[in-house]
Amino acid sequence: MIEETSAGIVLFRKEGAKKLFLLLHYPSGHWDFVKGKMEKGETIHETAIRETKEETGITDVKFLDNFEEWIEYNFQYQGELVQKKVVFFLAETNTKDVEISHEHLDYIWMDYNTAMEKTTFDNAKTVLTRAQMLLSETL
Ligand SMILES: Nc1ncnc2c1ncn2[C@@H]1O[C@H](COP(=O)(O)OP(=O)(O)OP(=O)(O)OP(=O)(O)OC[C@H]2O[C@@H](n3cnc4c(N)ncnc43)[C@H](O)[C@@H]2O)[C@@H](O)[C@H]1O
Repeated sequence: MIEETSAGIVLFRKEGAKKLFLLLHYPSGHWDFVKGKMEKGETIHETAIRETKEETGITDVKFLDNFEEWIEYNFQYQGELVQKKVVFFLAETNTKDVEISHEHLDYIWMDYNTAMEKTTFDNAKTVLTRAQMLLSETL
């Protein structure tokens, strides 16, 4: 059994009165937020920032306080069970143009309701809803 931890960001940008969230199309078929595995010596924030840069080219990320959501899931990788934990932060960017890496198929900026439909997994939908609630309270 493999245990791994990833960190990612529910990344949003403002467009007029709207807030748009970034989703990536993963090669295994699902749509999810930017994230990736922790490397040795990194903090979870450092992982989230590095993965965001690597997977989207975005470097201007402003974290919001009081948002740290953990999810867990299992899957098979090369015949082994992987127990995975992922932490998501919430951050704003002013960058619209995304340069996806070879690790993803596509990206899209969507408002909350459309992103809720597009996001594949229920645990990610829960994270998105918590993000939206915090944004409604603070912005
Ligand atoms: N254990 C391992 N050891 C070494 N290399 C590895 C490895 N696992 C993957 N890799 C490789 O590492 C690279 C990716 O590295 P990273 O880019 O660093 O990793 P990641 O985004 O955290 O995850 P990844 O894309 O692997 O998988 P995900 O959890 O989204 O999706 C994985 C599975 O979980 C499912 N899943 C994803 N999100 C889920 C969720 N929220 N709930 C339930 N299931 C979910 C997906 O459908 C999919 O089947 C890829 O090249 C990959 O081939």
